[in-house]
Amino acid sequence: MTSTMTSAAYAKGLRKVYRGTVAVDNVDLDVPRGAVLGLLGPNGSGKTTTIRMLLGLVTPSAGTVELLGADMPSGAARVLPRVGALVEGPGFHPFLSGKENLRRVATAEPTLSSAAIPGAVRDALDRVGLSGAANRKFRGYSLGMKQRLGLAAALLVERELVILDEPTNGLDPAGAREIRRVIAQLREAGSTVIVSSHLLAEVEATCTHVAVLHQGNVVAQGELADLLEAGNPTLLVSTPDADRAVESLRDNRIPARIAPDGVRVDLTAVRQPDVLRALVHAGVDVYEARRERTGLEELFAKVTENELDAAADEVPAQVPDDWLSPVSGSGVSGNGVAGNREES
Ligand SMILES: Nc1ncnc2c1ncn2[C@@H]1O[C@H](COP(=O)(O)OP(=O)(O)OP(=O)(O)O)[C@@H](O)[C@H]1O
Repeated sequence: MTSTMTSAAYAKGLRKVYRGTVAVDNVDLDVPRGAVLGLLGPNGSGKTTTIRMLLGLVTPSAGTVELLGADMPSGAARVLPRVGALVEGPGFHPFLSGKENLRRVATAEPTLSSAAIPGAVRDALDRVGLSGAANRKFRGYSLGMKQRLGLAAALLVERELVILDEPTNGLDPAGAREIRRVIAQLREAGSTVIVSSHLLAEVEATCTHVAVLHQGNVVAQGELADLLEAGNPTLLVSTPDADRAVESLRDNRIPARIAPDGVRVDLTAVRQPDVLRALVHAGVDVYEARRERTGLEELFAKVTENELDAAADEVPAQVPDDWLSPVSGSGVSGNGVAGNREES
């Protein structure tokens, strides 16, 4: 894999080791311009670390990153004004309102004139549904509102690339829908989006491409549609009359075969309702019909099950005290990248 002019983000052999813990290992990513890439993985799989390395907030132990064609981190000053990002721990001031916080971020945007700031702040708050709470202190915001404000900071000016780390964390279903809507708008406007999530359904609903992370490694990557359709979609029909079911389906030119747990029907060329209609029409009793998992669902279920086993032995993680505290200068930088730089 080599970087091309059509890549918005490109990483090769990315690795990060924190005091002996390998957080990310040998990650290759190639995000085409205009794509919405879902970085999918369970907690601790390395999504945040990967995103921080892409943005130059964390120095890789090995590997290279290019963002919008520029080497990172050396090209950061040049390229980051064109990149909006929401990463964990936005450095907002707790005693300032949402609007005042955004104004502070906006003054550091190199492409925003001071005359344009009030309008940009208003639009960004409106876009994330925070206009009603614009004058309330950040300290009193719910987690979801804090997330929205971070997103607003990323959207203060038009961005070629927007990188969002678990943007729906802490949001209710309506809030999550709003975020999906914002992502769809960004895509329509021609931006490239990288969004991390631990939920397959969320990635399915928003993304054109997906990279699945598991224990710091990319275990699958490609266009979402291809990965979802890897392996034939099948329907498992539970019936006491398997022989007659197969016979009647074949009479309707629907490929089916007897399996130990029922009748397995190939859905490649036929719709599920047509299968059920054929069976009912033939007088076959159907107790249950279940669509079997596609390639990506199967893979992600395995990855998630492993992680759940591992999590059972884990001590809950500590949230550092300075997570949401004011950061003068370093927290919200003048490039739409909200987050604290950290080192191992
Ligand atoms: N600053 C750090 N110091 C030490 N270990 C870290 C640090 N940051 C991350 N790790 C470890 O690296 C691994 C990957 O973490 P990372 O936060 O990148 O995963 P994630 O997929 O974003 O998970 P989550 O959804 O829980 O944030 C984890 O084992 C984590 O404990």
